[in-house]
Amino acid sequence: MIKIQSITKTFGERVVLNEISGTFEKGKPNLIIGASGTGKSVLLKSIVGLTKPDYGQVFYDGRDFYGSDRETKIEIRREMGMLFQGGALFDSKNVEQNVMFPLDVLTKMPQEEKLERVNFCLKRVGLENVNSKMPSEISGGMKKRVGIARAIVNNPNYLFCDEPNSGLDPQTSILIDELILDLSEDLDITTIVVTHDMNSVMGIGEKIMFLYKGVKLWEGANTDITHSGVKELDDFVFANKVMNSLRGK
Ligand SMILES: Nc1ncnc2c1ncn2[C@@H]1O[C@H](COP(=O)(O)OP(=O)(O)OP(=O)(O)O)[C@@H](O)[C@H]1O
Repeated sequence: MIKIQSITKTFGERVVLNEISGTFEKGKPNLIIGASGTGKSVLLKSIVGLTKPDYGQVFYDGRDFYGSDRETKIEIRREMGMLFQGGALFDSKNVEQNVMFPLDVLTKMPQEEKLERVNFCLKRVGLENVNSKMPSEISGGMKKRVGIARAIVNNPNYLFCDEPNSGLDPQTSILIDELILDLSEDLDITTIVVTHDMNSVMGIGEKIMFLYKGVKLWEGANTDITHSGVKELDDFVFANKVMNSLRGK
């Protein structure tokens, strides 16, 4: 479980995150949703330690990330897997080398064991016999799968996904969402997904935090999202035409 407390971040005069607190549970995807520019990515970066909040705390299974010494921070970092916007694969490395990269950097595992682990993860995300393909030779959905395989290769306790569906068609998006859901459950990891995709919200949003202009306005499950009573959340949810057509029913 990840717990955050009073996370606050300003850029100049602008308060981008205002006292955000909450918990992200183990064994499921926890969604952070909200309109563009509302602070989702800055919150994710604050949680993983890429952007230091002005104040506030992040607890990884009880370990205070910002309050801990260098060794503990490194230990927590080793337990993280990340899927960033756009997949961010190394263009000059093939699929196998991309997935193996965290093992090369973070472990002293023998080559044979690394290859076994890479193949296990590629199989787990539904990719086989593509080890020698270059990123330019595979589809957007496959790139995401490679990115996910790379994110789980080091057996993380925590998985972070920033807009995992960006640039994908709706059908492929659903498959990627289902993969993230399955992996979170099977591997029993705490997964945080930043998204503004209502399909993801309705598909895998068992636990959701809604941000609006840097403030947490609501949290709950997708089953309750259409009757939250929060106007800003309604505006976000029903901005989508399909969702809006359901509103009258
Ligand atoms: N390094 C930075 N310096 C100054 N302002 C920043 C910086 N990073 C983010 N911001 C501002 O913080 C606000 C929140 O940005 P953030 O990227 O978290 O939004 P978001 O909700 O993830 O949006 P999107 O869905 O478009 O990715 C934006 O107004 C952005 O311009």
